[in-house]
Amino acid sequence: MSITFNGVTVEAQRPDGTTRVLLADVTAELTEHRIAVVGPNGSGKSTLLKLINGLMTPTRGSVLVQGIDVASAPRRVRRTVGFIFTDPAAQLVMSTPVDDVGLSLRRTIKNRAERRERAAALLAERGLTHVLDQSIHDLSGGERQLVSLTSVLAVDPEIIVADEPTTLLDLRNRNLLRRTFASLPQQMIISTHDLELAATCERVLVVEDGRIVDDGMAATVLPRYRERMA
Ligand SMILES: Nc1ncnc2c1ncn2[C@@H]1O[C@H](COP(=O)(O)OP(=O)(O)OP(=O)(O)O)[C@@H](O)[C@H]1O
Repeated sequence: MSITFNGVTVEAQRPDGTTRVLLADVTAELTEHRIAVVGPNGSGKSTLLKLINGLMTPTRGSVLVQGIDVASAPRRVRRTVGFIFTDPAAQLVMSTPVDDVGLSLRRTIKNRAERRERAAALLAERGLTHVLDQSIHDLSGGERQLVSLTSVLAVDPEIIVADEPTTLLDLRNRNLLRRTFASLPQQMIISTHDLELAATCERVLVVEDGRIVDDGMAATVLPRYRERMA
């Protein structure tokens, strides 16, 4: 598994025509199984993550996923990289869990009944049998995030990018999601303010003002980050 940032700069135009730098010349090779990205609000964490599956593109430099330039093959990369948003409502498009997971399976299973059966089995693996046909709106935040994860996993991604996935969850659901993430075989890049989640990762990147200002093992970087933010 490898994600490479080669001198990546992302700029955005302000309404007054001036340029704002969201990421400045970021170079990094991400090969670890679990990588957390931490940093203050507005530091550039989401921007960094969105570059990995082409939701944003670099103004300069390049991002490679398994050696493939995201800008030149965005559809292929999106099949490799699953993206989990902070608010699952942003990605749940169908009205029930079984239909939402079924939608993800549409490419691989053409038969409707078979698709439903497979979607139900995947939801059961996540302990969601009791909500198969419940309205998405009536699910708890934790259940919604797990349905969202099930839909992403249904297309069998090699890498999962999660943008503050536990921010909206209570402590019990945070713990549940942490345990679920820990059990997944995919490489994961997780931006988070949840330092307990960051502590479960092998490597932590600290982003500030669009730059990586610290990078290393969680046990080394997180105490320094807590001090920085104090
Ligand atoms: N498309 C855009 N155009 C202009 N500015 C943007 C755009 N996207 C993000 N920004 C700005 O870039 C900065 C970095 O945003 P980003 O979402 O990457 O931060 P973040 O570290 O994820 O923050 P948070 O922890 O609050 O989610 C923010 O100030 C944001 O307002």
